[in-house]
Amino acid sequence: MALISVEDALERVLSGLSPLEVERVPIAQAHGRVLAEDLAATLTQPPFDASAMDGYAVRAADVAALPATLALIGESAAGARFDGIVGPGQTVRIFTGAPVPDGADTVVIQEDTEAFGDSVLVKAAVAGRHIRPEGQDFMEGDVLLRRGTRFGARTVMLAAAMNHAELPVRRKPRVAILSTGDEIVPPGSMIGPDQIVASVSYGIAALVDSYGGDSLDLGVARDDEGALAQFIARVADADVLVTIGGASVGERDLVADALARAGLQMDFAKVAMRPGKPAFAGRLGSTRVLGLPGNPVSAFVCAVVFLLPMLRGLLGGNASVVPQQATLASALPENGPRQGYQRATSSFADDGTRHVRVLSSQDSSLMAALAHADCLIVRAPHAPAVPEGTKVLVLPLAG
Ligand SMILES: Nc1nc2c(c(=O)[nH]1)N[C@H]1C(S)=C(S)[C@@H](COP(=O)(O)OP(=O)(O)OC[C@H]3O[C@@H](n4cnc5c(N)ncnc54)[C@H](O)[C@@H]3O)O[C@H]1N2
Ligand code: MOO
Repeated sequence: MALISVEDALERVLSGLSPLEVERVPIAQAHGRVLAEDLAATLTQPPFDASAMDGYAVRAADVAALPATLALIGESAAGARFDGIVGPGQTVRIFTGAPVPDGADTVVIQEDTEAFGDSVLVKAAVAGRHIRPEGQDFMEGDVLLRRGTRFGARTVMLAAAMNHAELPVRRKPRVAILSTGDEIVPPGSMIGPDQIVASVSYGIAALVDSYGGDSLDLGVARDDEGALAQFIARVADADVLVTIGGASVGERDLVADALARAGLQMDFAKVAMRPGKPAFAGRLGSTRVLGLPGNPVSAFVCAVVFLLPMLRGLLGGNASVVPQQATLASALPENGPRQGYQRATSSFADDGTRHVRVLSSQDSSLMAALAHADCLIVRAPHAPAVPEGTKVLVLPLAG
């Protein structure tokens, strides 16, 4: 059977995919969630001209000639402003974050003053210093966060500062993960002869969760259509079902058959990519299905290439991934007929240019090498051999 190109496979995976519904979450639970609407500030920050230092609010004209002695007429603290006006020859004690009183246009830091009862001697001052003007951070109505933003620590802090107690986010895509294979046992088991520890499901679950999804590990189905059918029957409310293993051509590769019996409409089977050739995708009712090959690196690469764009699409973001440019730190041989995703490590030049060195072994079972890599060099089918220094495209690996 002719292999479909990665580009066509991705187009099929994403066709008809629409963003999930919007829900509101308390800001304390927003980390990792994806913003569903552009978000505007509901206030101006700082809301008033504020002092940046502890010291004295003065009129610049009064401290043009130094030293100067001023009359202390009150105090402005954060949360308790001075309501009067600072007149000529007067000053107000002020603290960091406090509103600058009317009449004053400069703050003198306390280290440059000496206070004697009700008078303050100013020894050094710079007109206009140490005041944070109203709105310096942002203005009411400014759209500071765009839909599709995945909340991290800094954007959560900003949204809170914009005075949002709740945020409109996309429902988390529910991703059910099914491992398959008679040899697969959970980590920490007493490993019997010929058994293999389940590892892929943990990597895929971590990838899903870190991209804003909600992973559900269904466990391991034996290589038997009845067992597979039982698991498949449990995934109706998942947005995506990811299967691992049993995707190739052997008699025990039963996953696609079991899904077909459950009603899978196949979008594609087998992709011109290396690793990842046996990958398939389809739809089971409203659940999208992505069949990953069992080889751990093949599975992970397919998840980066197909699952992450699906998650982005479901979360209302831009699904397409734009590979980045990098410079080869080692030569590459001619590529074969399938699009290559070669594990590589990066170093960065002083100007920020990424230099990538391909790892010596590219076998699709090597998890230690995958964990050591930080990017995938993307090579077009039949790309010619290229020397060190050539520009290539890479997909950075997060997580
Ligand atoms: N005659 C052919 N044989 C194979 C072909 C082919 O075209 N013709 N394709 C090869 C390619 S490419 C790949 S990739 C593998 C993928 O095969 P399967 O998807 O059927 O995967 P399995 O046979 O079930 O397992 C392969 C390998 O991965 C281990 N595995 C499986 N699940 C897990 C898991 N959850 N955690 C960790 N490791 C797992 C499994 O034990 C095997 O070692 O097929 C080639 N064969
Ligand atoms: O995906 Mo197989 O991915 O070429 O080992």
